[in-house]
This record gives sequence, C-alpha cells and structure tokens, in this order.
Amino acid sequence: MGFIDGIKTRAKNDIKTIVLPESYDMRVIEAASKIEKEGVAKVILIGDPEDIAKSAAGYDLTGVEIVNPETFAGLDDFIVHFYELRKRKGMTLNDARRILTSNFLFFGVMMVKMGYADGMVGGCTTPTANLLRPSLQILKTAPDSKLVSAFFVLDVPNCEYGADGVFIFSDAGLNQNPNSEELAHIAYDSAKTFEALIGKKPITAMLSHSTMGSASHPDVDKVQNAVEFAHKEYPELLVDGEFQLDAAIVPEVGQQKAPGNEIAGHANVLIFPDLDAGNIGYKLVQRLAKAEAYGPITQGLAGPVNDLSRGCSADDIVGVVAITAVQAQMAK
Ligand SMILES: CC(C)(COP(=O)(O)OP(=O)(O)OC[C@H]1O[C@@H](n2cnc3c(N)ncnc32)[C@H](O)[C@@H]1OP(=O)(O)O)[C@@H](O)C(=O)NCCC(=O)NCCS
Ligand SMILES: CC(=O)OP(=O)(O)O
Repeated sequence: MGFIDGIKTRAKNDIKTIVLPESYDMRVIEAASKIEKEGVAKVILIGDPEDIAKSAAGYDLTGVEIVNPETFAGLDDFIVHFYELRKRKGMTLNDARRILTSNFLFFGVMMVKMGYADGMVGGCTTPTANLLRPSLQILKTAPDSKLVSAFFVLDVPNCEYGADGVFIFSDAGLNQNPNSEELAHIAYDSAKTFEALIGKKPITAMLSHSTMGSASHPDVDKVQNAVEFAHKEYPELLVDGEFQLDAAIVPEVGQQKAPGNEIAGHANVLIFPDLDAGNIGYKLVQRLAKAEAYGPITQGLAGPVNDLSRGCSADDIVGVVAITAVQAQMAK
C-alpha cells in the first residue's frame, strides 16, 4: 500500500473532525465531498450556508457541517478566549470580535483550540505566513518541542532511494533561516514525525553544498555545528552530515564522498539548511519528478493545523486532511 493510502486507512479507523476554512474555493468543496464520501474525516466548512450551497451546486456535501461565524452560538466565548490569549500583545475585545468574524483562518484555529474540531487544513488561497500566524499565536508550540517547523512528505514514483521513494523534506515551509540549534531541533522533530507517519526507521541527513568538509564557508559551518549539536542533544537520533543531496540519498555517491558512513546514501529525512533550499527543493521534486507532495505539514505545534500550497489540487487537500486526522489521533 502506498504512503497516502496507508494514511487514509489509519484516518478511517478513528474518524476525526477537520475544519476547512476556505469554503469559497472550489477545490475545497470538491475535497470536502471526497473526504466525506471516502470516510477519511468529518468535515466542517466555514462560511454562509446559502453561499456555500450556491457555489457547491453539483457536489454532494451530505455529512458536511457548515458553521457561520456570524451566527455561531459559541462566538462570544471564542472572542473572550482569543482576547485573553492576545491581550498582552495589545488586542482588545473589539479587535477579537472583528478578527474572528472576518478572518475564517483565525476562526478555524479557534475551533481547534476550543475543541469543536480536531484539526484544520487551509492555505490553498492563502500565503503560508497568513495561514501559520493564527496557529502560532493561538495554539503555540507544543510542550515537548522547541519550535514549530513545517515539512513535506514527498512520494516519488519509481524511486529506489529513501523509504521506497518516500521522504520527509524539512523545513520547507516555515523557518526562513534556522540557526544550528534550530536545525538540530528540526531534525529531531522530523525524524520522530517520519517514524510516526511513515512507520519506518528515520535516517536523517543534514544537507549542504558540502560533504564532510569538502567546502569551506560560514553556511557549511552552520550545518556542521547543527550536526554536532544534534549528536550531543539527541544521541539516540540516527543523524549525520554535512552531506550534499547526492551523498545523502545515492548509496554509491555516499560511499565515494563519505566512505564508511552508515547514513550516507541511505537518508530518508532530509534537513535543508534554510527555507530557500527546502521550498525550492520540494517544488523541484514535485514538478520534475512528478512526486506527490503533501504539506506543508506542521510539527511541534500544540494542535494539528496544516497548510497547503496555493498550487494544490483537491486530491492534495484530501491527502493533507488524512495526515491531519492521523496527527489528531496521535495527539490524544
Ligand atoms: C510563520 C511566520 C509568519 C512567523 O513570523 P513572525 O514574524 O515570527 O510572525 P509573528 O511575529 O506574527 O509571530 C507570531 C507568533 O508566532 C511565534 N513564532 C514564530 N515563529 C515560530 C516558530 N518557528 N516556532 C514557534 N513559534 C513561532 C512568535 O513567537 C509569535 O508569538 P507571539 O505573538 O505569541 O509572541 C514567518 O516565519 C514566515 O513568514 N515564514 C515563512 C513562511 C513562508 O512564506 N513559507 C514559504 C511558502 S511554504
Ligand atoms: C508551501 C508553499 O510553497 O506554499 P505556496 O505555494 O502557497 O507559497
């Protein structure tokens, strides 16, 4: 069974409720219909029921719940909780009301925070920063994590590398220029996530334009220091570097450039030195190798809220909803 079919099977075993705030986009409507039909999750759409019924003509939305923030019975409670969370940042009750009734992303994250939904997926019409800010502000970092980061699962067809072509690429969505310690934390969280979602042993490579000192530059030093920090902080983690991409995933090149290294050539968790590399890297593999790309999925957040690329398809949304539902099961 392929990666996403395995995740969907897990999601169906213990149905979770996932809120989709961008109900004005037809990919979301199509995805909501598919998710209910396949039994992957229970869906909540946010918006005016009449508007949604009009735009969804032709789609079967049986089972989908629609919540209108304007008429939602729990709105006042949401406003007070949101205000309490953000008042130290200068938020007033009026601000809280205005934001929650006008911005479906903030309202959706509050549905997760207040236990009305188990998770949220958005971002097909919204740049990542606008999608992540509400969850960072409202849910915040999970107690067992040092920072929130975002990864993609790449499922590459006809690929013998990684875990039968399945990889985690991290950070490909959130932290723009992580320092060495942050890179080490991202590596740790990504390895744990790989094990939890893919069910295989994570083998983690810290990527660079250098392999084991073949180049000298402050950018290389940053990754070398990250490896040193990861070895010290997380001795149980199978992680090494710095590796170029070919040395990380191609066994012959790994042994040529880093002879005797047990990770070289076998990595399935790829940690990119910065967001430029991670974001460009995942899109290259998605578009040129025709890989399935699910994400950006957040890790280290105190609640499952996940992003989408604006270039996503309805099927990508179904996949990310299934992953979100499995994260919600694991968070229990
Ligand atoms: C996500 C992002 C908006 C956060 O930026 P920021 O400038 O820190 O945003 P804010 O100052 O509004 O921060 C919001 C909150 O998130 C927290 N935060 C930011 N980054 C965090 C992280 N990595 N982990 C945990 N918390 C974080 C901040 O501490 C702040 O908390 P507070 O308001 O309670 O004090 C920014 O990192 C970003 O734009 N990343 C790139 C996203 C992107 O364009 N990706 C490419 C496409 S996928
Ligand atoms: C993840 C990502 O790159 O998102 P977008 O394509 O929406 O910017």
